Amino acid sequence: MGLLAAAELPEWSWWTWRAAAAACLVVVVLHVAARVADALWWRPRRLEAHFARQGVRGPPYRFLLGCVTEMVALMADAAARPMSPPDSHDALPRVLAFYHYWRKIYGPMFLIWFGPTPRLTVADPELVREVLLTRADAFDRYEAHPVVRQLEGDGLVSLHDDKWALHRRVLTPAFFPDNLNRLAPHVGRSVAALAERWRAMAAGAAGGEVEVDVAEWFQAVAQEAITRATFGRSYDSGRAVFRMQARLMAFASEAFRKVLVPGYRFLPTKKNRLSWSLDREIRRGLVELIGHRSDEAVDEDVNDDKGTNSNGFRDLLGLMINAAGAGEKKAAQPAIPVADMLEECKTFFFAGKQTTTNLLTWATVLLAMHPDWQRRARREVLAVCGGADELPSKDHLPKLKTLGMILNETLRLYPPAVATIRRAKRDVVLGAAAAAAAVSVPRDTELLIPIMAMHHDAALWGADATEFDPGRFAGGASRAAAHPLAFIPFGLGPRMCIGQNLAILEAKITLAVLLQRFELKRSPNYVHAPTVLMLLYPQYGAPVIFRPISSSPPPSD
Ligand code: HEM
Repeated sequence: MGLLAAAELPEWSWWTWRAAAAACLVVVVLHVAARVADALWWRPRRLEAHFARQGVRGPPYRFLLGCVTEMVALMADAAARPMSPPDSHDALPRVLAFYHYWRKIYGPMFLIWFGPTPRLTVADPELVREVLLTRADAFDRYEAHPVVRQLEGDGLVSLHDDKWALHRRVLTPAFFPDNLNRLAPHVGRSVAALAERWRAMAAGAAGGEVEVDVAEWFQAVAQEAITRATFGRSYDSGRAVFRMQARLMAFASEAFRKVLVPGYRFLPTKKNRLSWSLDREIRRGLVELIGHRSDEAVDEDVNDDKGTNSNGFRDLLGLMINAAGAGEKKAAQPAIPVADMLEECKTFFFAGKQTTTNLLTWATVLLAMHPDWQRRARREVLAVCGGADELPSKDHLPKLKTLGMILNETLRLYPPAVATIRRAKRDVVLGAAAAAAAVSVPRDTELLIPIMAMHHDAALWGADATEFDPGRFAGGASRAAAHPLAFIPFGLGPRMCIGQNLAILEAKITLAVLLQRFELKRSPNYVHAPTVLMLLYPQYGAPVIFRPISSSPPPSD
């Protein structure tokens, strides 16, 4: 039968073959064009209609660009305007300008378009609980842009599934409070050294006080702490590597500003070539360091199988090196390959340094803006830790309640991470428990959780939501607002910040050391202008005046 059919086939001329091939090509081209048109036009329109039927609307989708043009314009316009009034803490309209603007038109849950990708805003704490905590398995962390990944590293922040679970399990012991407490004396000494430099600068200056840009100077404090947390007793070699990493990050954040120039990061510009060579140096340095540590672990048994140093401190690198495949000893293939350890070091450097620097910066600026709270905090520090001759210790930290409240209020009004994003791995119905408010979210929709908007929401925090009042945290963070999850500066659920205990330890010690030694004053050069570039920054820096307390008695109430 098959042979007969073949014999009966007509003999095609060259022209017939050509016509058939052209027809096939046309079909393929039409198919691809239909797919592209569907992805760039029909699918967005279908999704718009899907959400509109559920009462969720938003700015209209525009071909290819979505609403990126309007968003960029709203953000640029906000960044060009001063705060009004100048010292107001009502920073949301400036920082998340597009969210503030569209929320007024469409309500707290609306749909925006990042190109053809739909992004739904979710700011209701009950729905946020579902996305980040109770149904976290249905959502994935969002894939950051490659330029951002270059900054963040391909570590814990961006890992998924089993690999993420392994890394999280291995690294978590480094952040147990008893382990972090071992860092307290190092942090205290590094801030005291900084304070000594400022005191010397003030002594040589007219008026006996000094103005410093704390946004710049605090980087050194945060870098020191994360270097110790990562490398432990290999601190000196680690410090050299992280210094190069700091330079690399300065170049990478410049590239981040040019993120809209496609392929910019591949161009062999002078700075890009320097970045590539720094990157190679960093990798070489880290590989060498890991090699030394692995050899030591085998030869001298200085680390036990829990990654503990001989001095009792569990550093991140030691934990990764010692995470030999399930229960095996040192010579076994490590469960975390060297290439992945390198990425983790990069991730921790970024996540641990910038976020904490921002917290320290905003807390110091707020203390300078609110002398009444500064005096209360100083009284507490002097009573608990003693004067400038004493360094605050781990035992003092839980007793610094007022300082804890001030840090919470800082994280509420100026959260370093202003938002987080998730992507639905499958079709999900959110809010099913309250059927009237349920929203069906199709697979691949991104969800934007505007942390800062939740923190500034008058419905959750009361009419004084944009006032600085640390007293609202007197009964604890979960009782400060109308909903226990209204305050989420470190996120929520399984992907909650692993480094939050370290950040709070650093912040409490740093502020305690400074309050023991200085009166903090608002500088006439400070322009209050919070803005976002990945994290929340003071747009024009954060100059603060430090007046040594011994040169004039501490201001009385
Ligand atoms: C004030 C300081 C900090 C703030 C406000 C902050 C904020 C956050 C937030 C909001 C998340 C969750 C993101 C999400 O769910 O999408 C997060 C995750 C993370 N943070 Fe922090 N962070 C701070 C300090 C630190 C420090 C000091 C470290 C490291 C030592 C660190 C390392 C990380 C890592 C590795 C993750 C990813 C965790 C995972 O996905 O398993 N952070 N942080």
